[in-house]
Amino acid sequence: MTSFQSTLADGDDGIAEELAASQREISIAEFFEKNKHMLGFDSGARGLVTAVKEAVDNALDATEEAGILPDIYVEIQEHGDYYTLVVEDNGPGITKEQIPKIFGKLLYGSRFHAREQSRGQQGIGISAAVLYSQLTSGTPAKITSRTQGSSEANYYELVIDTDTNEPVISEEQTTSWDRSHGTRIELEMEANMRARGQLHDYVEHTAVVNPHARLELREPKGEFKFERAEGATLPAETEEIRPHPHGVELGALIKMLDQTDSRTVRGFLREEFTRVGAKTADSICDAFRDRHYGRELAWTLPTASEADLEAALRDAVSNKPADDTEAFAAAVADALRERGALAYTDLETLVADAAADAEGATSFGATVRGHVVDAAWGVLTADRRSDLYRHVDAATSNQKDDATVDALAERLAAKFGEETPRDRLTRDGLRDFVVRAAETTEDVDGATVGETARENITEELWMNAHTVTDDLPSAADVEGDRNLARDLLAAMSSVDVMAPPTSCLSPIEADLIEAGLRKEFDAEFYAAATRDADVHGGDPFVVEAGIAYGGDLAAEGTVDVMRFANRVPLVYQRGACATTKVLKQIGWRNYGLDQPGGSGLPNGPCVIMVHVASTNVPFTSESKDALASVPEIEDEIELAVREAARELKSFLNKRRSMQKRREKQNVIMDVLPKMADKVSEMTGREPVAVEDSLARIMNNVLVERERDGEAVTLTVENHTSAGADLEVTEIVSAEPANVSEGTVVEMDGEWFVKWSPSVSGGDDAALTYTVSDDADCDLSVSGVEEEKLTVNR
Ligand SMILES: Nc1ncnc2c1ncn2[C@@H]1O[C@H](COP(=O)(O)OP(=O)(O)OP(=O)(O)O)[C@@H](O)[C@H]1O
Repeated sequence: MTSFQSTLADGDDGIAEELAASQREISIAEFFEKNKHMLGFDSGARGLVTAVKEAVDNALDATEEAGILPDIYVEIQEHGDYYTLVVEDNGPGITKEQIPKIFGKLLYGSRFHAREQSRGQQGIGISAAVLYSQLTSGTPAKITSRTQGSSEANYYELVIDTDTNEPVISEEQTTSWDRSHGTRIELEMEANMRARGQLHDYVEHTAVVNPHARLELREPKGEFKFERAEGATLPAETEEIRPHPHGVELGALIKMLDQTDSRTVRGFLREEFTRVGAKTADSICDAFRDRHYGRELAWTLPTASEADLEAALRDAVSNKPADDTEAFAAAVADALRERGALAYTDLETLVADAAADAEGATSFGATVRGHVVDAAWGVLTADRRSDLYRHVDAATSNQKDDATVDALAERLAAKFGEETPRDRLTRDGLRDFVVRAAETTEDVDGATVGETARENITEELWMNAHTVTDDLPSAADVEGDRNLARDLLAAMSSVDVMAPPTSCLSPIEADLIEAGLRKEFDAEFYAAATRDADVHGGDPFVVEAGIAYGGDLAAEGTVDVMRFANRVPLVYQRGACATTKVLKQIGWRNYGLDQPGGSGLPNGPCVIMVHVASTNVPFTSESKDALASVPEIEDEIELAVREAARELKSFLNKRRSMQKRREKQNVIMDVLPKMADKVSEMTGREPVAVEDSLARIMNNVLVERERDGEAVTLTVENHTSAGADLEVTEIVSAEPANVSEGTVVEMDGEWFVKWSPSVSGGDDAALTYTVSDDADCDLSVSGVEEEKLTVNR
C-alpha cells in the first residue's frame, strides 16, 4: 500500500468520501496549461514556431475566406531570453466583440463545426499561443484588428483566466492603423531560435503550396521575402457540405439522429447527408430493412399442386356468392402461375390486387384475404425442398454429389415452418440454418460441406429472398436504440454512394504542385499526381503527391519528405506520421531508387511531397504535426505516391538506357576513326566520314551538311524504327536563297533558317538552300534525344 493509500484508509470516513473532497472540475485552459506539448508548445524553440504557424495559418484562412490575396508579415524580435512575435495580415479583420473570445478563450472558433477544408480546425490554435505567451512572459497579448470599411482599428491587451477559460482584458481602445483592414497580433514569450530550420521550412513550404500569398519573415538573422507568383489567383472557393454516408461513426450518427428535424429515416438520410437522393435513400432503407426485419424466402408453385390450387383458394373464401368466389380464386391462381418465386409479402400484395380487381358487388375484406393468403402460402410451401435443392445445387456447382445436395435441401426445408413465420430470416439466421444443416449432413452422411460451400449457399438463398415492405422505425426510435442505429449504419456503408462533392476541398492540383517543386528545387525530373476524392469518417479527402529528382538535390542520405495537410506544411513528428509510414512501406527499388534492406525511406537525390486535403484532417494530436493512421487515407497516399513514382521509374529507366547508349557510342567513336584511317592507308583513298557509320550502327538519326559551291544540302537520315519530328536550324552569316520549305528570319545580320521535317523510320529527307560559299553556317537539331542523334556539320 502506498503512503497515500494508507493515509486515506486510516481515516474514519470512507475513502470515496475523502477522495470526493479533492475532486473538482478542471477547466480546459488549466488542462492545456499543464499539457502544453499537446498543442505544440513543449519548448521555447518549438513554441515560437508553433505560434508563427498558428497565426499564419489563421491569416491565410481568413484572407482566403474573404476573397483577399494574402499579404502576411511575420516579425520576430529578440530581447535576450525573450522574443516578441508580430504577425500581421490584410484579412477581413475581427469584430470588436469577437476579439476577446478568439484570443482569450480556448476552443472558440468558426471552423470546428464546418465541413469545409480550412487550415484551422479546432478553435484552439491562436488562444493556445496567447496562453503560452502569458505563461512564459507574464505579459498580455496585444491585438489590433480593423474590419473592412471601418475608419479605426480596435486594440486590446488581454490574457486568459485559466480557471474559467475566459478572457481578461487589461486594455481596450480604438486606434489608428495604416492597414485598411486586417489583424495584428503581438505576443511576447520566453523562447529561442534553435528551431530556425523548422521555422524556415514552415515559411518556405507554405510559400510553395500557396503561390497566391505574399509572405515576409523578418527574424534576428535576416529578412526573407516570398513574393506572390505572377498571375497567381486565390484557390477555388470551397463550399460547406453535409457528411457523406460512408464511414460515419456510430456515435456521430446517433447524435445526428438526435438533432435532425426529419421524422423518417428516409427523410433523415436525404436531409442530413450529401449525395443521398431519392434512389440512394430507398436503397439504404431497403438495406436497413434487410438488417432489421430480415428478408422473406420466396418459393415457386409446386407443379404437383396445379389441381388442388383453385380448390384450396375457393375453400378459403366463405360466405360469398359461388360465382364471385370462383372468379376470385381463379384470378389469384392465374396470378400465382404467372409469377415466379413468391414471398409472403408478395402474396399479400397479389391477393389484395386480385381482390381490388374483382368485379361484381362482392368485396373480399381483410379476413377473407388473410385466409386466401394462408391457403396460397400452404400450397407454395408444400414443397420447399425442390426450391432449396435448386439453390443448393446452383451454389455448390458440380462439386457436390447429388445425394449430399439433396440431403442438405431436405434438412434445410425441415427448418422452415411454425418457427419461421412468413419464412422471414435475417442473414445471420439464414446462415445459422445452413451451418446446422451442413453439420448434420457432415455428421450423418459423412459428406464434406466446407466453409466456402456454406457461405455460397447462404448467399444464394439470401440473394433469392425478397426484401420486405414493412415500415421502418422512426428516426427518433433509431436514435434511442443502439442496435437499430448500428443496423442503419451498416446499411449506409453497404450501399454504393456517389463519391462526395469536391467543392468543399481545395487541392493544390498536379500542375501547381509541379510548378511549386520547380520553383523550390533545381531538379532534373518532376512529377505530380492528384487522386480523386475519397471518404473517411464521413469526411471527403483528396491526396496529392509530387516528386522531384536529380539535378542539384543532395544525392547522399535519405530522400527529403515534405508533408502537407490542408496546404499547411507539417514540420514536426515526421516519424509518427502516416505519410512517412506509407512511404517506408513502398518497395522503392521497383521505382529505381536505392532502398537499403528493401524497406524504409529510400536514398537518393529526391524530394517526395504528399498533400492531404480534407474537411477533417485526422491528426495524431491537437498540435497537428502528424497524420493519424486512417486506412482509407493511407491507401490513397500510397496510390498517389505510386502514380508519381511510376513516372520517375520510366524517367530513370530511360536515363539508364541512354547512359548505356552513350557508353556504347563512346567506344565506337574511339574505334571507328582508327579503322577509317587504317582502311584509307591500305586503299590509298580519303578517310570516310565516321558519323555516317556511327549513325547506322547505333540506329541514330543522322543530320549531315554538304556544301557544293553555293548549294547547301542538309540530309536527314532516320536509321531508327520510329518516326522523328525534328527542328533543324541553320544560322548563316549571309542572306540565304532558294530555301526548301523552311522559314527565314533575319536578326542582327544573321539569318535563322528553320525547317520542321517529319521523317519516318528508315526514310531520309533533304533540306536545301543556297548561300555565298564563304558564309559561315551553324547547324543545330532538336526533337530527338541527344543520344539518338548524330550531327555531321
Ligand atoms: N487573423 C485572423 N483574422 C480573422 N479571423 C481570425 C484570425 N485568426 C483567427 N480568427 C478566427 O478565430 C477563430 C479561432 O482561431 P484559432 O486559431 O483559435 O482556431 P482555428 O484556426 O479555428 O483552429 P485550430 O485550433 O485548428 O488552429 C478562427 O476559427 C477564425 O474564425
